[in-house]
Amino acid sequence: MTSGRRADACGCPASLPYLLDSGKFRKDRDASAERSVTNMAGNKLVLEGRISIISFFLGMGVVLIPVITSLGSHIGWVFEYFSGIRGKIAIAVYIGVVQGLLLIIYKGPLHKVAVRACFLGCAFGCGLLISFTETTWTHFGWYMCSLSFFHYSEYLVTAIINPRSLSLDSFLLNHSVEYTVAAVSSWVEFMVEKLLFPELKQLGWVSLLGLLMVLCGEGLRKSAMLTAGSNFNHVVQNEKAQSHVLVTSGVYAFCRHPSYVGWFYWSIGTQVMLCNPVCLLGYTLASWRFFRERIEEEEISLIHFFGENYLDYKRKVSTGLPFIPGIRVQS
Ligand SMILES: C[S@@+](CC[C@H](N)C(=O)[O-])C[C@H]1O[C@@H](n2cnc3c(N)ncnc32)[C@H](O)[C@@H]1O
Repeated sequence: MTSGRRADACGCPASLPYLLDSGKFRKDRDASAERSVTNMAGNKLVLEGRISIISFFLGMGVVLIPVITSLGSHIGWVFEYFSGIRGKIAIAVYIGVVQGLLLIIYKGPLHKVAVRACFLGCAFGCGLLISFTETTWTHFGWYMCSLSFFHYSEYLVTAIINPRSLSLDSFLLNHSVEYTVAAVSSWVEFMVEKLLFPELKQLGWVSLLGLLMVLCGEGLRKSAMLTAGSNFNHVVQNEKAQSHVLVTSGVYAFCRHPSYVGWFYWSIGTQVMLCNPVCLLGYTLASWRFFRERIEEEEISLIHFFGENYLDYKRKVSTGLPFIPGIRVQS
């Protein structure tokens, strides 16, 4: 296990992310991490990762319900039964059945992984359905897809690159009160403004710009995780692991903190997508301040770990975030 946890990538106290992480789960995870040592070499995904994929796709299967429904109008009365309000009931029943199935198949910690992945898969599937239905909720559907995919892929990519650090917290679903408040605020703003100024929520090109920001931000963050490999950890390390090496290639050659840059633009992109002016301002200020502090704190450790090599890298490559120079070092 890696040591020296300080705070997670969102600034939670180091103890908080481990609330969900039961001792039993940690034992299973360690066993799975042992298996993954060879797995990493052979590129085989750890058990938790594989279960999460199955569960995510099972959840996403919710998209098939309306497909069957729409086929129904051509095929016959059996399928027509599922249309309208019945279609929605069918979706609810599907989710219930899948969750019940997971409860039977997986026990204990694996079930906790499966439930979360399935929930995110359902949210992604429902987001797709909303996106492709001709209503005024299209952009909210995009948002649901963005949010659920972000959280699920954080877990999956961690399972691939650094299975030793994998835990339920790798979904980043429970990392801070501030994050939850920010998410709920954006939903509330969207609903209130949709009610009061419905035309504000129909600015197609603005939402499209938001979608582009989300896609680029997500792409950059996941590229950074895949490039850094086992050197990437959701929990910022303050003690150097033996295997920890300085990464300066790939996206790290363009900026020192690509995963933070990606997350920054992803998060404000979600608010552009929802056409939420208040949250757009709030998200921009809050995440800028957060990443400024996070980067300074992280760079103190990185200088401590890699000394002159990091200072040299720092001189050549910028942080990637506007007006954030990183830790100042007196020469
Ligand atoms: C959440 S990751 C963020 C990585 C980086 N700040 C970024 O935005 O891509 C935090 C962990 O990555 C490690 N880290 C950050 N930059 C690194 C680099 N260039 N090479 C190796 N490890 C790095 C830190 O030690 C820390 O434990």
